[in-house]
Amino acid sequence: MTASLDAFLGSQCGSDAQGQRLADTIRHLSAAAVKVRNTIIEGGTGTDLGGKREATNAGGDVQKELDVLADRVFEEAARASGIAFFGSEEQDAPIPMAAEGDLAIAIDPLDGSSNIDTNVSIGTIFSILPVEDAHRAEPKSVFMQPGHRQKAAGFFIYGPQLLLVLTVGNGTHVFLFSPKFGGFVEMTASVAIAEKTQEFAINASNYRHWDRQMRSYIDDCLAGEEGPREKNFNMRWIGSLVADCYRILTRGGVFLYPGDQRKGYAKGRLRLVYEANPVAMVVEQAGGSATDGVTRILDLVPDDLHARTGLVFGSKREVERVGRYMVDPSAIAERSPLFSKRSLFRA
Ligand SMILES: O=P(O)(O)OC[C@H]1O[C@](O)(COP(=O)(O)O)[C@@H](O)[C@@H]1O
Ligand SMILES: [Mg+2]
Ligand SMILES: [Mg+2]
Repeated sequence: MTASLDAFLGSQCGSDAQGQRLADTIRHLSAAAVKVRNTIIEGGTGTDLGGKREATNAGGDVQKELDVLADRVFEEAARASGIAFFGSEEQDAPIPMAAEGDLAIAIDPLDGSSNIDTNVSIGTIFSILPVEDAHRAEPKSVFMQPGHRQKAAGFFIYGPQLLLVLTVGNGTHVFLFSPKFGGFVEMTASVAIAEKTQEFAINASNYRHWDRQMRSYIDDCLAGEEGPREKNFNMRWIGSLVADCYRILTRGGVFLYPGDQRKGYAKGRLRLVYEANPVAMVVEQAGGSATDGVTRILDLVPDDLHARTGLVFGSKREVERVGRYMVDPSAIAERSPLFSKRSLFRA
């Protein structure tokens, strides 16, 4: 007998009133994801989903048709689920919703916007936070809670399959949308990320903008068997956080989007509240780690709904190793000057 998302939510979200509202909210988000996925399947019939709009969002990214469309669909779902506040990548300020609501949603309605046109997996990332009375006077403050306060987090992937990766604080679970079944069914009951890895994910075109520590880490991976790591590494970069994260949940790996020297990139590209926090909760619940390079993501206190953070996550041992490079690269390996000369990027 296949376990449905509905049954899972009924048994895992708690039997108190807030638990039931949490389950209901995730049901509404799931229905919204099916709508977005149907729109994607329809593709360019009528609208160019990857078409650029005039506007930019709060992060300065040019909005595409699908960014805005997905934002509307999820805003509607949030309203229907009776939450108190909705904070979206695509909107400057949080939107107050039900006055009596005790939950808030932070959302990246469409993750991987640069891949819309290319038929590569894209997704939606969400974080569900508790709302207390103190938050009501200043809606922004609800999103300033550290990630370890999240009640639930996850993401949908619009790829070859429509998947929901979800945690309600009791492991990480994967659900598959089955048209035959008419809903989401459990595909993986408890995800476990391999502790060690030989695969990294980073946008290497930014090499020249990274600091010395980040370059050293990547140099040592690239040096392979002859380098201080004494093993060969593979590299993958999809450019959709949801898809890179799912690969790491499936077969291990480490993802890195560090801060760099480019204007506006001091804290990287990814957003703490609706990208890094939900991914970090999913990853930790699957036995992995997530940091900004040094500090645990879930302990960072956001200072804005759209705050950015460096992000390193994945196989625990590798994330710890990256942290050691950040603090003191010279302590990692007795590196002869030869290794830095061997870097492919410096050749
Ligand atoms: O284009 P870059 O610099 O490699 O950045 C890729 C990253 O940016 C993102 O697309 C940012 O998310 P949005 O598409 O929601 O803005 C991530 O999904 C991805 O990991
Ligand atoms: Mg995103
Ligand atoms: Mg987005």
